[in-house]
Amino acid sequence: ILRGEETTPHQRPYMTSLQVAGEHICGGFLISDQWVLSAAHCLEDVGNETLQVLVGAHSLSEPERNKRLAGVQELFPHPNSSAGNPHDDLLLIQLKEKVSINSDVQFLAFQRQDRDVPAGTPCEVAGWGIISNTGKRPDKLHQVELAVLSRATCNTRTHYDGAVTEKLMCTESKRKDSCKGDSGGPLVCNGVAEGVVATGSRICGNWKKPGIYTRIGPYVTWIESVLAGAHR
Ligand SMILES: NCc1cccc(Nc2n[nH]c3ncnc(Nc4cccc(O)c4)c23)c1
Repeated sequence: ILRGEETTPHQRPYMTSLQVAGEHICGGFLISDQWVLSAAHCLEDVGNETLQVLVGAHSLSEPERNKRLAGVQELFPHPNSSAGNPHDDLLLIQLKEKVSINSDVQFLAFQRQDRDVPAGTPCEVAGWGIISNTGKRPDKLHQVELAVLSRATCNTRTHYDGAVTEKLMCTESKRKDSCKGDSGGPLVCNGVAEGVVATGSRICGNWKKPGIYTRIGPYVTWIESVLAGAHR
């Protein structure tokens, strides 16, 4: 998160840190007591190592009352996701056990209607991604408020030149922005998850390369089918 602020501890109890060998690699968020939604591209950093999901955390390093490292039962990247492809960049993670819900561990509602968030709407994104262009990694959760940018503006030649489809959305990125390590986290507008941080151009904080988010509304049928079809 560039040019945001430290979150008030445990004010975003749906936030998870995807970890490999104890290291934060991506964001994600609880959509139920056993399921996390994140970005498929996050798996590119995993290889054949063990992925774990940290819930209930504010600090990545300090002991906290409701902090738990959950194991992964099964991974469900969107079937049309692929490396280098910005589309369908979603990942559903089934946890090995149901997490106990408490003041620091909650799930977040996601938008079920396939309808664009109006341009200018203030949304928030949080994460443990880098907080400076030099790559400084925070120990504590950070957040920033970003306004939705119209797809028309996001698709101009100086921006993404038509690459932003109706299943993607953009936010302004003038200085304040999501960045490396925030991928997979939720874009929250009016208390509802409307999008998931996509890597897009990888560039952060440059107004000509707005932040790109995978809209959740168009994927509700897929999400419901995975949750219904999985076992255990
Ligand atoms: N807001 C867009 C966005 C969302 C999520 C991730 C990303 N960036 C990145 N995703 N993956 C990456 N691997 C290497 N470098 C990266 N960005 C980077 C690193 C240092 C300085 C800087 O200005 C940008 C990224 C960018």
